[in-house]
Amino acid sequence: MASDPSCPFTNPPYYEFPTHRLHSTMRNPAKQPIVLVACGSFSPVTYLHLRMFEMAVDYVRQNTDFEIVGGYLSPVSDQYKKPGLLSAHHRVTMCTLAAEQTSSWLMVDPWEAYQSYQRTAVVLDHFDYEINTRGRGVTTPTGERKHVRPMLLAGSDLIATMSEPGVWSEPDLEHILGRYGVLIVERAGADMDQAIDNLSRWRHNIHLIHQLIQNDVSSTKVRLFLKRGLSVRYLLPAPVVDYIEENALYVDDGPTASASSGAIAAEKEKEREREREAGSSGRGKEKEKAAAP
Ligand SMILES: Nc1ncnc2c1ncn2[C@@H]1O[C@H](COP(=O)(O)OP(=O)(O)OP(=O)(O)O)[C@@H](O)[C@H]1O
Ligand SMILES: NC(=O)c1ccc[n+]([C@@H]2O[C@H](COP(=O)(O)O)[C@@H](O)[C@H]2O)c1
Repeated sequence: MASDPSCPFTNPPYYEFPTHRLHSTMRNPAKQPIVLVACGSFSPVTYLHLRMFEMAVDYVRQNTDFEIVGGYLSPVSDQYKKPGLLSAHHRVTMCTLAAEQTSSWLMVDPWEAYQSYQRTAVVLDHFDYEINTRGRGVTTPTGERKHVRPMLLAGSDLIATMSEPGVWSEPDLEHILGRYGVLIVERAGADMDQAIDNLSRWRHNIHLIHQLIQNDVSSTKVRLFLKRGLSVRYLLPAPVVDYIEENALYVDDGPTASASSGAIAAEKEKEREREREAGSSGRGKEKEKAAAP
């Protein structure tokens, strides 16, 4: 892992925060600048993942005083270990093909993908740091600097897990929903109102986006199609389909599991890693003590 003493986060080796499509100047200085961050497996990325951003653009324009200055897909670490999760390298490549070749504004941040599992609260802090602390926010047409708010963009199934015991800690929910906020896209099978029932304390920071055209494409279904040798063309961007075919991906996929099981397993794995590290540094100290005169 790269270690920059001024950076409070651990960065993967050779990591650079992508800013090539991030607006540095706002169009309307009266608005509040935000950046959309979609965290997920993206195994593989589908048109629905990309549609979420476009739905958010329409929602923001019609219902809020926000101005979107950037949009990021943030694929989760391999340590998330959700069944069907292809290696970070393939997932980041597919997201990059989708973002660069089908959109004019989306970017892929490989920060969490290429390291140990990072909780979503930490991911949003990382965006806050890169854009506002290192990047010093955005400027208005009159040269004033403004702080950009990273906001989570997620489907209602992910938000529903926020009411499942043990998946999200209370301080993390306070951090994500109280400090940053979330835009929730309706997802078939996950009732939005029910999903946010237990989150009413942060209602002012929760924005619900209804799907006017129902579309329930999911990565799970795409993987299932691929495993059965069925076509997935027009469910995913063409360059992603080509990449999957060229690399014979998802021909042998494992069973499915929920988002919650992945997060809990990843946290446990990290805990074990910390214990191992603490154990070995403790043993190191004992050795040092023993070697001391
Ligand atoms: N059809 C959809 N409608 C609304 N939101 C979606 C849809 N598909 C994915 N999302 C959202 O996109 C984000 C990332 O999704 P993720 O990569 O987990 O895709 P997925 O299709 O749910 O994956 P899997 O099928 O592997 O569980 C999550 O917030 C998820 O809720
Ligand atoms: N406690 C947490 O921070 C927490 C819990 C559950 C899921 N998540 C995130 O939500 C996303 C879930 O993705 P999937 O829907 O693909 O499982 C991942 O990015 C994961 O890191 C975070």
